[in-house]
Amino acid sequence: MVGDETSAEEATRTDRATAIRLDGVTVNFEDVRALENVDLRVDDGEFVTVIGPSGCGKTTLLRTVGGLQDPTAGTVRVGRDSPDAARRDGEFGFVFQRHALLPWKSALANVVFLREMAGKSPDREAARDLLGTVGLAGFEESRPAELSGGMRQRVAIARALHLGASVLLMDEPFGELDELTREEMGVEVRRVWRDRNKTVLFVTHSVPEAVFLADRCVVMSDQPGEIAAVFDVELPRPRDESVYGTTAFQEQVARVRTALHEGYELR
Ligand SMILES: Nc1ncnc2c1ncn2[C@@H]1O[C@H](COP(=O)(O)OP(=O)(O)OP(=O)(O)O)[C@@H](O)[C@H]1O
Repeated sequence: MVGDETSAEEATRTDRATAIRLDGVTVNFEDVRALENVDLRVDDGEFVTVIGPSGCGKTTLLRTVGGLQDPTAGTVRVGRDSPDAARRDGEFGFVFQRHALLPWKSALANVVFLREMAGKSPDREAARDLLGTVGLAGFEESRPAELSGGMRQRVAIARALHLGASVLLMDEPFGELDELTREEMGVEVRRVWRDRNKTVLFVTHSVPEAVFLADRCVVMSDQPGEIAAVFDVELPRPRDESVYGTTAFQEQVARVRTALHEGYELR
């Protein structure tokens, strides 16, 4: 049930290199089939969102791309590498719903620490710049407990960027934030993505967020997760909060919502 949007997207696809490619990926956990025969291609520098019902395999998809979960069948490629090799090379920046910052370290020390752990030389000035980029200038020495939820997620994003990762794998990073902060963070993430030319695979439960952020939005069906539809999102670039009020945005949200319901009803 891949919509017309997909054919249009294929027709207009540029010659950009492929950053991530999944072919026939199935993932089983004992008697649970989490993913079924997933084919997906993400271009270098593309922002792709993934939405689907709870338990449909979104996190499993992200973990499989990130080399944290082996597929039961099928292949995954990150550039020319296996996910495992790409992970060891520090190609991925993971940003999860729970930011997992070290509570006893300052924002700056948290950003630097992960890079050190990855065996790369930390650069406090670059880390400071990155905190500025995500809107945290002046909070370098604050500890996580002194920051709001949104600010902590900004630290987590700066930390992923400082790793030098080319691919950001984001799993409901704004899931615990209030709606306005989510929208604000969405604008920030798109700005960082554009300025730093990253490839982003972003999982969310929120249809408006999935549409606002995406170049392409992938809708998954209920368990086992299959790709039910893929939408090219034709909204202005760059985007700011004003997009939420436009008819084009509302129409795109309605299309994704319908696909989501159809994917659910398939089971
Ligand atoms: N390590 C595991 N062992 C066993 N089953 C697992 C494991 N990880 C995931 N599953 C199962 O695989 C299915 C997909 O899980 P996954 O977390 O990928 O879904 P999701 O779409 O991310 O869910 P949610 O939206 O609720 O976060 C679920 O049925 C889940 O219980």
